[in-house]
Amino acid sequence: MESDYLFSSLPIKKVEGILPEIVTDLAVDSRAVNAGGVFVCIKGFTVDGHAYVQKAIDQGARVIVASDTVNVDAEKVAVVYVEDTTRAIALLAPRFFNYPSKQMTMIGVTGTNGKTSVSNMLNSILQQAGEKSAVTGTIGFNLDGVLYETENTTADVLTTQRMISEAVNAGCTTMTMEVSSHGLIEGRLSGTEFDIAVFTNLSHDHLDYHQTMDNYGHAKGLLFAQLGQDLAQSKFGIVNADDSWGRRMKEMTPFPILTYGVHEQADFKAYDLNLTAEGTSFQLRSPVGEFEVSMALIGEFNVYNALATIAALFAKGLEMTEILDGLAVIPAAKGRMERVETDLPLTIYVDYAHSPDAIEKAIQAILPYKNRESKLIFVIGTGGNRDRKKRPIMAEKASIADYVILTTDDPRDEPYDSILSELEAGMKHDQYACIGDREEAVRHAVSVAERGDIIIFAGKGHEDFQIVGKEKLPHSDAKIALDEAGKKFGEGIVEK
Ligand SMILES: CC(=O)N[C@H]1[C@@H](OP(=O)(O)OP(=O)(O)OC[C@H]2O[C@@H](n3ccc(=O)[nH]c3=O)[C@H](O)[C@@H]2O)O[C@H](CO)[C@@H](O)[C@@H]1O[C@H](C)C(=O)N[C@@H](C)C(=O)N[C@H](CCC(=O)O)C(=O)O
Repeated sequence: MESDYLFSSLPIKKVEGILPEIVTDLAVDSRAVNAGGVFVCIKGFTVDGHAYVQKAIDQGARVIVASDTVNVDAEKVAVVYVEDTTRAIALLAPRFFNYPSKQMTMIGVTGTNGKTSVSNMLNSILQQAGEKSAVTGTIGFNLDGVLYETENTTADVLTTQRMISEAVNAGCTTMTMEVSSHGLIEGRLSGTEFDIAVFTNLSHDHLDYHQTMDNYGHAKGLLFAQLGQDLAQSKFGIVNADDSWGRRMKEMTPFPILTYGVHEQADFKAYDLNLTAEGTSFQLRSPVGEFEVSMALIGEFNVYNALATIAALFAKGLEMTEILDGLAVIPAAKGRMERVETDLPLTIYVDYAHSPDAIEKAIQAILPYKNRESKLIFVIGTGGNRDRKKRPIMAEKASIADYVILTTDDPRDEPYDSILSELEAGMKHDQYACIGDREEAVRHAVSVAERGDIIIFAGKGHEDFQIVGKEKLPHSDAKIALDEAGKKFGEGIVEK
């Protein structure tokens, strides 16, 4: 790209050295710099990108964008000084990729729970309806059936723009993105123009970062409200009318809104819910008539996810028959109340629930199918060095289960004891064990299970790793559980 055009998007303080006519690439990580590229020094939470300028130059950087003084050979490398490099990358990235979000229908999904499920439902139905579409979020970036790993639910602004651009180049006409409150606050969605914004719900999570629920709710609201020039701006809002923050979003939003719900008055309202272990059906009242909806997904929370999906696709212009036919054949999203298929005499689910509300919903979804003789065993883990206030509330919600195992998900640098004692404070009965090591905790869950019992492993969902200290170690709840159960029940395991 011509550097004059690229840098004209920036409020520049001064330029040292001579800018090349063309720049080949843009990077915020010195390790990802390509020859002839631009390296933008970001002051992060843990390190300052200005410390990596020499590394970036060694990798071939031709231009450095900095806010602090950097010493370079002005003959070879130009430095563009700006006040704020985080704002600079937010302006440069969409321009470098030619504002790709304008070239597709963009759907953003935010809320504490349901983001991944709704995003994947949207993508799956769009594809069923013959549309080329991509999705990105906690599970990764899914383009053309290939899943690329991503570090965050909502990636940094540069990665986000690169993904959208790749989707455009691959011929996608719609892209769905999971939008986290961190992503909104940190400007990772800068330059992304949404056509449809979906809000699922708000409950206690991430308060280490946002401090108060009010801040957290307002962060989510950034997807909905036109609060600033470079914030994501959506043209059609979909909100959960049964959630008090959903109703507030509606008030804050200058865009047309469609509501959905089960209890409150809503444009898309589900009634006569029939929740079984095999699937779910309900009656739907919509702006275009009454419909019968059935799907293989279980639990009331999936009724809400389905309603959000139906409303968003209706807003996009799909026919109701296309939407409902697509919904009928959707499998559970990876790691979201995903039943681990085996021939063992146990029912095992893995779920990503790591907030009090999600834990309650996961348990409530299963309770109706548990017979009186069997136990519900629930394994909950919480991350180290993260929101500590939610820990006792998570354990309190988990206490609905007959037997609870308190453990860690990603302990990071925090000692097991400190995590476990804060969880333990919320337990409402004494049928529980505290086991910091997650593999041991998973094995213990199986060891106390008897034929017919149900075990839910919460906290890791689809993830196949654990962050212990600074290391990312391989870990799979499902694999460990099947291994232990195979030994215990001595039967052949069929992992389908
Ligand atoms: C607190 C937070 O949001 N941190 C995010 C932030 O990291 P950071 O500011 O610490 O970055 P840093 O490591 O200090 O690096 C600063 C700069 O130096 C550069 N660098 C660094 C090393 C090097 O060798 N060379 C180099 O150039 C880095 O590329 C970066 O540009 O920027 C990084 C890059 O975008 C993110 O990956 C990182 O998310 C961390 C991993 C994280 O855990 N974030 C969580 C809190 C988060 O964002 N979660 C949400 C919510 C999920 C949900 O809803 O459940 C999410 O969207 O995932």
